[in-house]
Amino acid sequence: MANTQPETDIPDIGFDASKQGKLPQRALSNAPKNEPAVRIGFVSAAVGYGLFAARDFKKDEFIFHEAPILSALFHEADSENLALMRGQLTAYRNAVAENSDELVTAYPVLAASHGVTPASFDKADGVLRGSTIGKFLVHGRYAGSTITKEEYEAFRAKIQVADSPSEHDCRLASRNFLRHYAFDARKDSQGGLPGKSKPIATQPHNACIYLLGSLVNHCCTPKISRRPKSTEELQLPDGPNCSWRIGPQGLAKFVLKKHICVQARRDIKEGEQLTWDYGKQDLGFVCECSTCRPPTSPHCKVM
Ligand SMILES: C[S@@+](CC[C@H](N)C(=O)[O-])C[C@H]1O[C@@H](n2cnc3c(N)ncnc32)[C@H](O)[C@@H]1O
Repeated sequence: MANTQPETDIPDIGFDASKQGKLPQRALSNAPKNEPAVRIGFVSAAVGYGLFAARDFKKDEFIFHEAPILSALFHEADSENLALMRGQLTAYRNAVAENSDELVTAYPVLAASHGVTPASFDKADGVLRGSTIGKFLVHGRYAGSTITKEEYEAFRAKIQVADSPSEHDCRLASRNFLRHYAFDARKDSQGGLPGKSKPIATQPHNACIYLLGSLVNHCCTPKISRRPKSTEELQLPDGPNCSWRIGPQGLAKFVLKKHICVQARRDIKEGEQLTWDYGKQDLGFVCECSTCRPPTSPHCKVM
């Protein structure tokens, strides 16, 4: 990747995450238990996949800790920087070369924009129920998928596969993917907490994609009026149930650099969808989160 900063501090694509977890014993002293943590499920044809709790979590409990599957330089405001876009496409292609089944199955819309037809249900189901989707987890185990054949086929039927996309189309697709799925891996990067959205980047920064972490959907933080005008305003919806941070800043000493650590903001029940607040006013999609439903909800930030 000619245009990216030296990446000596992140794992090579295809590295063995289980070996990354072999930290000095003292560093692991506060690590979460290596128990089932998440499942992939289907939310709706509009929202796509989501990540769901595979067991109950207590408020503040660590849910999972995952290494990035790819990292590339990204700049929100610089949408036509050819060098950046080439690096982003190279990073994506490198990740696909090592993790094709997992990436194509977890991100079929992205694969389709690169001209790859989504897998049949049988193939996708084998990947989604297997353990390799969880191969970048350092703590917390992947516990399989709840996606049914009907859900998958309905989703797959809506996906438009690009017909012989040009290099330019592929670069745009990779940039778009980073824009909507990547996390800013700068120092002190964190999100999903009210009032803790990311500062605007003035320079390109490392954007990381996580095989599972990037599947977490957005939920708006309910707006709290100082003086509730109605009883409806007093009955706030639950809002996002998770927060994330990129290591090694904050949270815990065992979180490695550029690894994402996900924590429960409140008690979470098994089967509940994991969500956080993307922290953007302009989400780039019509929000279907539980805070925004019904559509006339006074709590929705994008109304
Ligand atoms: C980080 S991805 C989350 C995983 C995604 N659902 C998938 O299947 O690939 C972000 C994308 O998911 C969808 N999404 C996430 N939260 C949503 C929400 N609250 N309402 C509607 N769509 C949402 C949007 O298409 C968004 O661009």
